[in-house]
Amino acid sequence: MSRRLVAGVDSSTQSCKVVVHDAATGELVREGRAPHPDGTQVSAQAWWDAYRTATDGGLLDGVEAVAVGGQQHGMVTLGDDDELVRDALLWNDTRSAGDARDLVDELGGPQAWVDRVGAVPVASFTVSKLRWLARHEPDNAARTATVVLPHDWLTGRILKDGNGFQRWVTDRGDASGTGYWSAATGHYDRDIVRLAFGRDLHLPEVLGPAEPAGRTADGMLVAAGTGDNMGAALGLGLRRGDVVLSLGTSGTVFADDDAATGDAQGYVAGFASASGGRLPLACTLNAARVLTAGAALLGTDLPGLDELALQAEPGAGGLTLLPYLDGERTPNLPDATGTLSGLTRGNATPQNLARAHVEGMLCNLQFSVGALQAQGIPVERVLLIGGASASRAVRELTPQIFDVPVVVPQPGEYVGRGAARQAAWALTGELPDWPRADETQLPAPSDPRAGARIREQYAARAQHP
Ligand SMILES: Nc1ncnc2c1ncn2[C@@H]1O[C@H](COP(=O)(O)OP(=O)(O)O)[C@@H](O)[C@H]1O
Ligand SMILES: O=C(CO)[C@@H](O)[C@H](O)COP(=O)(O)O
Repeated sequence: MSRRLVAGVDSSTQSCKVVVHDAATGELVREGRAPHPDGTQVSAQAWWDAYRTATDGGLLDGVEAVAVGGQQHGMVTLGDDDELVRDALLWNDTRSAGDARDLVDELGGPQAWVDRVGAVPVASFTVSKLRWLARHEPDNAARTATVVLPHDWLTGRILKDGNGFQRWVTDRGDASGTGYWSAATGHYDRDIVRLAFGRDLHLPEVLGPAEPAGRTADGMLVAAGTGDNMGAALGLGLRRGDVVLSLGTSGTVFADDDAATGDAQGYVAGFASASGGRLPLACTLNAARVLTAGAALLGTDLPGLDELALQAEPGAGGLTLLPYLDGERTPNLPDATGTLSGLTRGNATPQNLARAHVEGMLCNLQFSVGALQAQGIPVERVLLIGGASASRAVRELTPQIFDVPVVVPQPGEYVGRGAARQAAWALTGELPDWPRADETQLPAPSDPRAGARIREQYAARAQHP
């Protein structure tokens, strides 16, 4: 019997990656990729162009079902005829920070938001972007009939191309990042939409985990899709006690846990997973690109940065980088910039500067793991994924700074794999039991006390609102 093929798309901040898997075994058959434009506002059309380039040359030949995992939270505004009203504002665009603060106050404070939608909005959330649009671009706001998320738009675009589009849809996972859908009730909170935007909007229908979005004219099933972090959770097949540390454009830490978290401090968002449960998650704006910036500062490349960082002592001779290069979301410091502190004539070396970039980026995320723990999420081991998980320095320093066993799943596109697994679920009606990826456990640090010293040095200088 010939095998059945499914595809998963990771339409994330920097690129579009498409993987084709065997629906029954999960074996990777082939893959394609294409870059996305830089910037924190982007025409959604660029995601379609990248998807077409990534799938060019017959990548989807014989594929029976596809699903899209996409960067969360972005606001895609559509007019009456579904035309794009303006460029999408992405999750890492901080112009709506003041709008988020206003909305928090107007609803009655952080706890009111946790009670209504499971999370306290920051600039990243779609709800804050809605308020920004209503306040700053009234003409575009007036033209906006429908608001969808990046993965919803690409899902609809695939169906439109194949003449199978019926309606805009999303899934629980991505809907939970809007700030106007509650994982607890399973419904949109229309009063919050009206509070943010001044009137109601047409919003995508929220599908269940295995519910298809439609079929293209040539018969390819299109599944609901999800947010990229929810896709990664499905692709990794997480167990209780597993916490993912994803180092892409964003840094995220999350767990697949049924517990309904409620963090009124706003560090952990109570998102939904793609499989019907919950996905408590904390996200930083600064991760892999802190290393790129450090390499540029030192006039080297990423392997060069690793080499230098690994020549320095833990603590970088007292040098600390607060890595808020793009502002920050966790902690919520949207207007912050990076700060290098503790610089002396004695520690001013390229090696210490390189190490401070890696330590600062990781310490910032280690704080988020603490926030997950404070919500009662067990942290027995950390699974390191995302582009910067390839960094030698990251691999050596993560076990030290996080002080828990750290494993690296074999290199792969886990968001795409999770989306493909969802596509197989929609196709066959059953979530396939694909084997977990082989894992490499990273060596424990040779000096077990060094991690605590690095964390203390960082914490003494970090600013938390
Ligand atoms: N060896 C490496 N060391 C450090 N960073 C790396 C390495 N390889 C890739 N990256 C970084 O990973 C990032 C892309 O990761 P990815 O998870 O695909 O991001 P996203 O999903 O946000 O688009 C880029 O910023 C790239 O510089
Ligand atoms: O905003 C979040 C999570 O809440 C980000 O994780 C985005 O979903 C973008 O992800 P990457 O492009 O960095 O994978």
